[in-house]
Amino acid sequence: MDYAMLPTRTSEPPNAAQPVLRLRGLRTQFQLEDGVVNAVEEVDLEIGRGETLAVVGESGCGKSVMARSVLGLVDRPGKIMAGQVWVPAPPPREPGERRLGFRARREEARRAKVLPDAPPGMIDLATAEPELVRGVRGKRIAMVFQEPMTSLSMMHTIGNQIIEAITLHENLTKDQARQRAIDLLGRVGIPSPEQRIDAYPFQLSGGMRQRAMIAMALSCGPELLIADEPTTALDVTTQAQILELLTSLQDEFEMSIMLITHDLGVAAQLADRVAVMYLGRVVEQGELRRLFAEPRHPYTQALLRSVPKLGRDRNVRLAPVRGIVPHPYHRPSGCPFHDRCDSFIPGRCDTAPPPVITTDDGHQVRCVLYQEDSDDGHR
Ligand SMILES: Nc1ncnc2c1ncn2[C@@H]1O[C@H](COP(=O)(O)OP(=O)(O)OP(=O)(O)O)[C@@H](O)[C@H]1O
Repeated sequence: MDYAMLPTRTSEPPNAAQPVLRLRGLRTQFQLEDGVVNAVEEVDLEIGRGETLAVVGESGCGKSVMARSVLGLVDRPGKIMAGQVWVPAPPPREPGERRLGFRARREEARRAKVLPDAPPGMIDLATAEPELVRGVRGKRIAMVFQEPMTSLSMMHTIGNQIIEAITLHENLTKDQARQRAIDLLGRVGIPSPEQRIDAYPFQLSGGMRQRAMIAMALSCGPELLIADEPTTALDVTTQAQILELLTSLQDEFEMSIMLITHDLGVAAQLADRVAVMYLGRVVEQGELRRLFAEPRHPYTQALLRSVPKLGRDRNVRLAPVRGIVPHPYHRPSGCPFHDRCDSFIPGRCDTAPPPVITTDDGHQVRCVLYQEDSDDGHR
């Protein structure tokens, strides 16, 4: 295998401590005929270099819309209404690399100089020119989905699709791109990649298609891989293989991962940190072990009670989270979880949104139960 052919970062990170993604106050809405769906509300998140952040929560809590908002891929009529999506500014272009248009360059320069609240060396994708966003999407931040056919076309061989992804962002000849595609397919565990490169997606099993999609996502050596329920559609054995693959590729490519999952077991296997979402908001986030050992938000506690634990007495019944996620048009006032919460305080939890309480170790929880413990609650 020719290692020189594999994707490499185009630049050293300007600052190793700089996150690969920082969301601030992100709000994404769907304005529909019958009402407004606040799919993502005031989300603050950060992913460090090489870190895996799992975003968990029940169906409809806004995980996918949040992830898609990062890359400007929200389905219409969804729209980012507020907030910033900070990513490291692209490195200076290399000779021969596809150039940005005049408007995008002007915009880049304007942002680099003018935005007073911009973290140093970062740009806001939420307001960047579409051309700049396209330059980041696929190359620096890549996304894989639950259903590979979301990204793979039935009409083209997997090889041609990976080659196109490579040549869109990098100045390689078709032969070089093909060689890289073969290397990548081998890396993700596809046997006989020299032959399989010419297969159409429908000629591959579900697990192999998922591997091919991961190969395509890795084709330009992204800094951040967003994986939206990447194993949900797969059988348990293939699921385990894909998770193992993601872990080994993360080490090899030194990339960060945002893993969207409703499966706390999957989060436990892969994540360094976990963010728990409920009705569009992050209600708790912190380091994996801490969050699993000492969940603070009543929603996190309820989620964890609903999953089996190794060694737990077989006679102990698992308790599903009480009630159901409310209809998006009928969001409860105050804390959106109050009508399902065992610790509900009438007159308090149903009046104002709870503040974010941050502890010394950076653990955050949005719940009034912890308000007295801390003087540094905000919002
Ligand atoms: N295209 C759309 N049009 C209207 N509403 C949408 C659209 N896509 C998502 N939503 C709404 O946005 C909210 C968040 O959905 P989202 O798909 O992000 O949830 P999720 O946590 O990822 O759940 P799942 O795992 O089921 O995808 C939901 O209320 C959903 O109905």
